[in-house]
Amino acid sequence: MAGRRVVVFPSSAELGPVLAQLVTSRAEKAIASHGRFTLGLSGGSLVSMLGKELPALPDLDCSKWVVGFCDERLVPFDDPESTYGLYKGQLFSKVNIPDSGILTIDSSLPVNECAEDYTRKLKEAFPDDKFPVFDLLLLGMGPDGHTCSLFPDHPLLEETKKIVASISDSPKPPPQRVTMTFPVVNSARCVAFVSTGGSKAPVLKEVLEGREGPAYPAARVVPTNGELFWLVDDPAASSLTIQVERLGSGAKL
Ligand SMILES: O=C(O)[C@H](O)[C@@H](O)[C@H](O)[C@H](O)COP(=O)(O)O
Repeated sequence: MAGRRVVVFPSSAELGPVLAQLVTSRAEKAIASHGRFTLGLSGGSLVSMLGKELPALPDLDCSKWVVGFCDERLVPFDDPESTYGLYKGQLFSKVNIPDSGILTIDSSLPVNECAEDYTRKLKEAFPDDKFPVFDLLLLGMGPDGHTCSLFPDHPLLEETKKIVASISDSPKPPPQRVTMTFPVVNSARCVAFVSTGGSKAPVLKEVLEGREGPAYPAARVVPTNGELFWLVDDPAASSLTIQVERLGSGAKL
């Protein structure tokens, strides 16, 4: 790992612009080095944050972006629970990512076939990689320490071969989902968690500072050769005792 950076902002108002800067700087670097920018998105509060910050950037050009989903809920795209549906309304409709560059699940399939179909789409998009190497993955963390749809104590945490797995017993509804596996997450060139709000404080402390008992899924995100950022706000960071960086909205990562 290139080193973990824990960066604390007064609130999500200051965090948002820095997240957008991280996205565009890694996009620029990726396009200069290999002609495209591969980005993995997660749901939760990231949707509205990215939907607010990215379209507001002057001269944002997403024509060379390829976007996938770190996890997705198996519901139709017009269901309010669909992560793709939320991004379509709040981000994809406002920026110029080509439709062919948005890798979605086929929500009409049964969950196992849906995972196989999404695996095939990722393999096609990353033909040279054993596990797809995304330029940037944006992750959230639930108050139970889950990330993607990798939940505490679930057998999927031990998956070592599959790129994408199905889950039909998600403790957080909806129960049927597909998720990238740890081998994919930890192959990324850069991973950034965004975690805000006081409800995250106890779990964030255990994820970043260690705990007795099995590590939370979010703590198992340790990119083998990539960067790892934890972008958090003051309420989420309120229980931390480790050293952190404190930045404001103009910072560059
Ligand atoms: O699929 C889901 O049920 C959500 O997307 C979930 O995994 C979310 O990403 C985390 O709970 C973090 O949520 P916040 O970003 O709102 O903190």
